[in-house]
Amino acid sequence: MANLGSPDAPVTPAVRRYLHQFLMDPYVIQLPWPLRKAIVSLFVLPTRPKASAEAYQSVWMEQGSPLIVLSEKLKAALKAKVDVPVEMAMRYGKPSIEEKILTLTADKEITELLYIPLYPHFADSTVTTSVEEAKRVIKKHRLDIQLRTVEPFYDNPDYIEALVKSAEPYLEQDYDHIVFSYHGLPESHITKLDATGEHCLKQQNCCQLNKPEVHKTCYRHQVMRTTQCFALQAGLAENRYSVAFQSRLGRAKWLGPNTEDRLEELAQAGAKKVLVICPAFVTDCLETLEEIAIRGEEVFKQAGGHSLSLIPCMNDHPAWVDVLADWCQP
Ligand SMILES: C=CC1=C(C)c2cc3[nH]c(cc4nc(cc5[nH]c(cc1n2)c(C)c5CCC(=O)O)C(CCC(=O)O)=C4C)c(C)c3C=C
Ligand SMILES: [Fe+2]
Repeated sequence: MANLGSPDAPVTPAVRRYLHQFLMDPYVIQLPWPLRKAIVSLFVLPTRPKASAEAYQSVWMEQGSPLIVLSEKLKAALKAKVDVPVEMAMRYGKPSIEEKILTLTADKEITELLYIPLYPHFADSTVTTSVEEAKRVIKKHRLDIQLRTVEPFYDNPDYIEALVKSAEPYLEQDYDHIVFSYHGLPESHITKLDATGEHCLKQQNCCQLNKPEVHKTCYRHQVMRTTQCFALQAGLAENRYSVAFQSRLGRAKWLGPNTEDRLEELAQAGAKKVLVICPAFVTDCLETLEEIAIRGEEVFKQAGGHSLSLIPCMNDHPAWVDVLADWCQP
């Protein structure tokens, strides 16, 4: 399994190293190298590492970054269920994809690698970069193994069922509204993958149209489908949920509406208790525990709301571990 990764420690130098590796990835900031380097060096690295380090400090666990600790717990739970070797790697920071592929393939009997990028929805900045890194490692070390990659699973019925099951204790509570808050993406990351050049984000309802060839790489379509499948499975009434996008960076045009704006609007419209679920992440991380549960709650309360509850990610929920174990079947 491959997840995103975190800094080694919640301190400015470690966060700077992490952000440098992350943001210099051409799949993440999709600009030519000189421009990317200039933006990262001049606009991001001078200030963001300190602010991000403080944010990490507010959620850091005794054993480390929540994303790493919870990913390791997921690995341990899956290991206990299947009789094949299991490893958890990180695209940025440690343990690297290279380290973990080499650990697994040190056993010469291994001929096939099942690779699970831990992202339900397709994006070049998450799925493609993880898969390309695995391919690079296999080529570099001339490994004689077959790579079998699990495709984005945004509407896989077993995944949806596990997601709903993991959210059930929260759905049973009293609430006014649920916000499905997905990690944002610059709109250009989506439109550049639309080979027709005339579909994605060119009309209001593009994500609802039957266009499987473009929707295979359309993050927005896929998050809308996850929401729709979840709502259907959980029996949510249409006026009780909405979709928003969090974690913007820089000046590009990002997908909207913005989660904080949506929370403000809901409070101003009289919502007192909101739930927020973040299905773009399978493990809790900085973006859920700090951006939503801490800062999002502040925004909601300042606008007149009473409480915001973050629905935890699936993490090592048994229903999710069962789904992964099923995918591990040859
Ligand atoms: C151009 C910048 C970014 C894109 C595009 C992007 C896409 C993207 N990211 C995730 C998942 C995660 N991102 C996380 C943190 C994070 N993301 C960005 C920037 C982009 N992400 C930054 C700069 C950071 C670092 C923290 C910060 O300074 O704000 C995390 C959390 C990592 C952790 O350690 O907990 C996750 C997870 C997805 C799914 C995605 C595209 C859909
Ligand atoms: Fe991100």
